[in-house]
Amino acid sequence: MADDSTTAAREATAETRCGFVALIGAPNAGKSTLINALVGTKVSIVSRKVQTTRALVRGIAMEGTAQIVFVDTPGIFQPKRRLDRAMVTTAWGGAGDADVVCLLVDARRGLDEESERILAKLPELKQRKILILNKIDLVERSSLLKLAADLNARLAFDETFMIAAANGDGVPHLLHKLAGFMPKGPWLYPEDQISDAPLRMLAAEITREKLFERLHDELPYASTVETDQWKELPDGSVRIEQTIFVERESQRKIVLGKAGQTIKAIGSAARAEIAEVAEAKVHLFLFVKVRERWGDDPERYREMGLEFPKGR
Ligand SMILES: Nc1nc2c(ncn2[C@@H]2O[C@H](COP(=O)(O)OP(=O)(O)OP(=O)(O)O)[C@@H](O)[C@H]2O)c(=O)[nH]1
Repeated sequence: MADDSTTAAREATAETRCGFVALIGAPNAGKSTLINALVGTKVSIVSRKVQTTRALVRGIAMEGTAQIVFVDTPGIFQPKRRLDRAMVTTAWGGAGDADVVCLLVDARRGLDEESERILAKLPELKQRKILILNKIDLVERSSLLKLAADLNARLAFDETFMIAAANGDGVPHLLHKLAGFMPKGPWLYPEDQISDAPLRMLAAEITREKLFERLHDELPYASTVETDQWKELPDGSVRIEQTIFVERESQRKIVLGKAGQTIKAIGSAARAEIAEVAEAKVHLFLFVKVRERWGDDPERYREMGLEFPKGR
């Protein structure tokens, strides 16, 4: 049996793998449940906000020497504004950049409209494509096999998995196979930061949501929030610093409000919700900064991991 030191030595010499998995599926297919099952505890709470979140990383799983980063592909909504267009470009771009693309289908629902739309687009992507039939606890084996055959007739998937994300059936096998598909390379996230990365993004998104709930008529859509600091304190609470970026001084005044009342209200609403998802007491510090016309600055999009929508 290996003792700790030989285990550590083996890990240090073992080749690490790291890659991205784009998980695509109609609403309610079970993406959140699956990410929960694959990733485990803390990171998975990100999934609760899936409909509003713009954070692209949904969870990070570790399996052996592999780090698997699950990226979100936001719904293919009709994009009007530049930031929305960037999101959609990035949604498919994100899938395009991923090492593996997984289509998750609710086995009981079968092929619904949303899955149809996704299926029609999938051939454009060059990567390994995996079909995951979920909720197999709800269907007869015969109809499951028929669905798998029908879908594979529409598109030749590289692999088909049948799972029940809710009870974990088939999930370890899926995780193991996904790990094997990851390219060799260093981990993108240090192991001790894994749980924070999506939370930081989620916390920023929550504050952004509160900002727009209050000021949607007065603020340009391009205003953003970034989490600058996420620090767990010895008493178990978390100190979070965020910056709200607006484009003009006049907007900064609106966000602050009279005697700072607006920002205070936004902060307390955001703090309550962040505390809920972080499952910890939260100290939230908000700053408002003017960053002129950042909405048209390609560099900002890159920093957010978004693609600048050219010429549209
Ligand atoms: N019976 C059964 N139910 C499941 C399974 N996986 C997920 N569900 C349920 O399906 C519903 C939708 O699951 P979610 O994980 O929220 O689906 P989602 O795809 O993330 O949905 P959005 O967040 O809307 O995109 C929930 O009520 C889950 O409990 C499964 O394996 N079996």
